[in-house]
Amino acid sequence: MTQSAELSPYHHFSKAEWVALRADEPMTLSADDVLRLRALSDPISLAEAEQVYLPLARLLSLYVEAIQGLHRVSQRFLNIGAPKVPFIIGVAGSVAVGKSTTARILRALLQRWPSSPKVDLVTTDGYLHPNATLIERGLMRRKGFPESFDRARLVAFLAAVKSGTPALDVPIYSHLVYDVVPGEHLIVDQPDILIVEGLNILQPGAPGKAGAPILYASDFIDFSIYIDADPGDLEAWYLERFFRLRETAFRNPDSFFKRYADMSKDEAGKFGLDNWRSINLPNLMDNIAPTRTRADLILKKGSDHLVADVLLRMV
Ligand SMILES: Nc1ncnc2c1ncn2[C@@H]1O[C@H](COP(=O)(O)OP(=O)(O)O)[C@@H](O)[C@H]1O
Ligand SMILES: CC(C)(COP(=O)(O)O)[C@@H](O)C(=O)NCCC(=O)O
Repeated sequence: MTQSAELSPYHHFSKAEWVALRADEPMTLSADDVLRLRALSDPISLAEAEQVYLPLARLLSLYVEAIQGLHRVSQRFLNIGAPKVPFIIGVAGSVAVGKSTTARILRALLQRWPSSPKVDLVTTDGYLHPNATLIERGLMRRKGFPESFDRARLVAFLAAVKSGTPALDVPIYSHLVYDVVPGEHLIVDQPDILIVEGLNILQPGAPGKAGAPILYASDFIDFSIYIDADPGDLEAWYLERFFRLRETAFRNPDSFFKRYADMSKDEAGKFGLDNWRSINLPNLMDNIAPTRTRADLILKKGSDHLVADVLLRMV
């Protein structure tokens, strides 16, 4: 374990040092579970899940215990019985970095703790403005940028979960139709743990009316994870996934990207690269990467998609 740089709040762990921190955290996933949970084009294996996510699950169990202890102490001090306060974990990072795999693997591991906690998972893409609004505001080529989300609604949801509100509706986004699905939602009902995954969760909320405070989604997050990778690797992973989707999801007649399945590979590839370079890369550089140092934990991936370094915030 080394201090990563002078004055850095992070401790740096090599992969080998991080793996050793698993201690006696049991492996409750099988190779089949990992295959089922991983996202398209993510080559995560059972060994990687064990090496990276078991030490993380152990760390999280200690955090959950400590935070619950803190709530008990506050309740005793105030002499009140308050509703159950969920522990919220945030997973941030670029498009195509593998946030969804991390979130799903973590969810499966935490659900299998001996206390069988109720673990819900929400992706922030449901809080994108619908395409009709994005078109009206000239934002269709800014999907994923801060202004493309209804940030006030996302923060209001997190505040409501934290205050123990039952049966909250969460909007759903479909990658297939490339839009929020009208009338469909997921219900989040007082989970013990909530995992929130999205590229925007460490960004500030939208400024409200003049003089109103700007709320951060991260104000409601107990532990945040930023998945990091070099932009060159991310471009390669995005394109690799784009070509896989061209062979699969884009062939669906309902796919927003169906036109890419109908063109030649070279022609479609030009559009894929343009989507990366004119939307997702500028968003990464301007709005996502600058939030990395707000995370409690940074998982840095190498070009083989495997986590090579771990940085844990100590202060
Ligand atoms: N056009 C698409 N059609 C179908 N699925 C998609 C499309 N784009 C992304 N996905 C899937 O959506 C999920 C989220 O992708 P993304 O936002 O890039 O985050 P990440 O790669 O970090 O999980 C992934 O499982 C990805 O495979
Ligand atoms: C839906 C997304 C903005 C990701 O949002 P998130 O789930 O991280 O909140 C992204 O996957 C996306 O569709 N970006 C638009 C550019 C593109 O088509 O690649």
